[in-house]
Parts: sequence; structure tokens; C-alpha cells
Amino acid sequence: PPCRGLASLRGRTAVVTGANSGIGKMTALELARRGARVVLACRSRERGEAAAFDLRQESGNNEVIFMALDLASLASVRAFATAFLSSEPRLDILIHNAGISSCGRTREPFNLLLRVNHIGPFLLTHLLLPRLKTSAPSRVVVVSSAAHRRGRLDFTRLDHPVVGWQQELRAYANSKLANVLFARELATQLEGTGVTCYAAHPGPVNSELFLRHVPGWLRPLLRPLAWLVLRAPRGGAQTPLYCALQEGIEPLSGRYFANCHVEEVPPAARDDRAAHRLWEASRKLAGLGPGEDAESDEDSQPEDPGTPSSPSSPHPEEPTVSELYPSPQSSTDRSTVTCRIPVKAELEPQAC
Ligand SMILES: NC(=O)c1ccc[n+]([C@@H]2O[C@H](COP(=O)([O-])OP(=O)(O)OC[C@H]3O[C@@H](n4cnc5c(N)ncnc54)[C@H](O)[C@@H]3O)[C@@H](O)[C@H]2O)c1
Repeated sequence: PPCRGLASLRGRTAVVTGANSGIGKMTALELARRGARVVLACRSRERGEAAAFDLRQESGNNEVIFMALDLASLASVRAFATAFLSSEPRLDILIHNAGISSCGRTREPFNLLLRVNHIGPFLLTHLLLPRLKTSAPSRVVVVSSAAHRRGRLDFTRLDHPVVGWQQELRAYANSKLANVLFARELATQLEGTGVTCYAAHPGPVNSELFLRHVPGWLRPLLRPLAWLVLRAPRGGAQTPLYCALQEGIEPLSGRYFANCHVEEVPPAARDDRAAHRLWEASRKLAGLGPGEDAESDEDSQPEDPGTPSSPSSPHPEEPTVSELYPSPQSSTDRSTVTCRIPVKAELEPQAC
């Protein structure tokens, strides 16, 4: 059953990454049903637009839009942030849902799993922080996994390419540990700002995440089994939604949730020194310069909607996609919206 304690989200804006399928799509649907403006941040325009269409139909909420984001490309993350900040006056909920469990046939000279699952979200959070702060109380949810319990971070090889399924399994667990440590350090850095953050485990969910990488001939055999033993994506969305919407969990900022409960994590996932070290390493891998801290919202206020990114950007792969973004379709003037998230207190969240 769905978690209780969810509020009306009229007047608020949410971003869900990887929202064209699985857990992300169901998360976005529930946010749209509650009246939020929902930005589906997806890699493929075709699949993202199709999902936005489905979600508008299903929720009856026209404020569901697609914006292009490829977390494997730092330039794409920057282009997304520039376009978002140009067109969206609020950001109340940022859900880092997108993730991969394998590199597929891609051969990158870096650790693609860490890039998509952690470094891209790290950079995106950093760039959107000014908007989260001016929309506070606001929240960041990092969709992690129980696999973080098997994770181990080797800071000397963090960005080494991953080869073969055994390394991929390890790299997946490591990236999910990075998610838990990131939420922990982010909470520390954001103390007192009104922005809180949480790591969420959706449970074992029947999605394409792992099946996508299984040989085609094996999938028909595994699908029925997956339906029997795994949660449907809607069930998987409940803990991320809980972390995004449940009022009263702010003192638990930085913690890890599963089944809509806060859960203890192993020592490696509550090691504050490792969390801080990861933060510094992530800054470098995300290409953030020493002086490039999250600016104030006034400073980062957009030039023109649709303008790509600052020409003085030090990032050579810089944007090619931002003018593709549609401007907001709302008929209301959102710059005047001042409401805040969670409205309804529900302090016994246990019915999940
Ligand atoms: N399915 C499970 O059992 C399970 C368990 C624990 C955690 N999770 C986590 O839940 C999250 C959602 O996974 P899911 O099960 O819904 O799988 P999914 O494959 O349906 O969803 C992943 C989404 O991420 C998107 N994505 C992949 N690479 C991207 C990129 N470079 N840029 C932008 N988007 C990208 C995909 O297009 C897809 O929409 C993931 O972070 C995953 O690690 C899933």
C-alpha cells in the first residue's frame, strides 16, 4: 500500500531524473497527481516526451514537461541546469532517480556507473542548489539501493573504467554507497538552509534496470519470475515519495530510508571522513573549480530562457541542447507562488 502522509503539491515544482520508466515514472506520476509541476529529466527526447504525455493523461495535470538530461555528460548536466534555472522560478523537490547497473556496450575512459549514478547527480545538485535554497523548505532525494551494503570506495581508483559484469556489479554497489555518503555530507553542508536530503532504497523492483542487460533469449524466462518475486514500480516509488513528502522527517536529513522507515547503515556508509573525501573527489570529477561554489540565486538568475550556458564556462563540451527546452506552459504566474512543501503532518509513517 502507498505511504501515507503525502501533501498537496499545488504551486510546487519537482524534478525527477530518469522519469521515463520504472520507479522514476511512477514517482513522477504520484507527484503530478498531487498537483506539482513535474519536470521529467530524461536522456531520450522521444521517450521523455512520450512519458510526459502519458503522465499528463493519467494524472490530469498539464504541468508535466520533459527536459533533456544525460547524466553521463557533464556538459549535458550543465545545459540542463542552465535551462532549468532560466525557465523555472522554483525547485521544491529534486529526485535523483536515474541509474544504470551496467555499461552496456559503451566503452568510456571513465567509470560510467559512478558518472551516471553519482557524479552527474552531484553536479546537478550543486548547480540547482541556489534554486533549492530560495524555495526552502525543499528536499533532495537520492535513490540509492540496499546494494550499498556491499560497496567499498577505493579513492585511488574511483574513476577507473569498469570492464566485465563482475566489475560492473561491484561498481554498481560502490556507486550506491556513494549515494548514501553523498546524502550524508550534503545534509551536513546544508544544515540551517531549509534544504534537507535523504537516501532512499526503493526495494527490489521489477523494472528494466537489470533485465536490460540480460541476453534477449533469457528475458522471456526471467520476466514471469520477476513479476512473482519483485515489487511493481509503483511500490518502488513509495520510499522516494516518502522522503520527498513526509512532513516531520527533517531532523533525519542525511539518513537512509527503506520501506518508508529510517534504517541503520553499515560503518562504511556512515563514515563522515569518507563522505567528506568523496565530496572533494566528486568536485574534481565533476569539473568544479576551486572557486566554483554554488552561487546565490540572484547571481545565477538566468539570462534569457533557452540561453545555453555562460560563454565563459570552462567546460569545452558545453551545451548543445538547452534551446530545445520548452518554456513553462503554466497559465499561472509562478514567480508569485510562495507556498511550501509538506502541508499535512502525518507522524506515523509506518504503513508502507
Ligand atoms: N529495480 C530495482 O530493484 C532497484 C533496487 C534498488 C535501487 N534501484 C534504483 O532505482 C533507480 C531507478 O531504477 P529502475 O529500477 O526504475 O530502473 P529503470 O532502468 O527503469 O530506470 C532508470 C532510469 O534512468 C535513466 N537513465 C539511465 N542512464 C541515464 C543517463 N545517462 N542520463 C539520464 N537518465 C539515465 C533510464 O533511461 C531510466 O529511465 C536507479 O537509481 C536504481 O539504481 C532499483
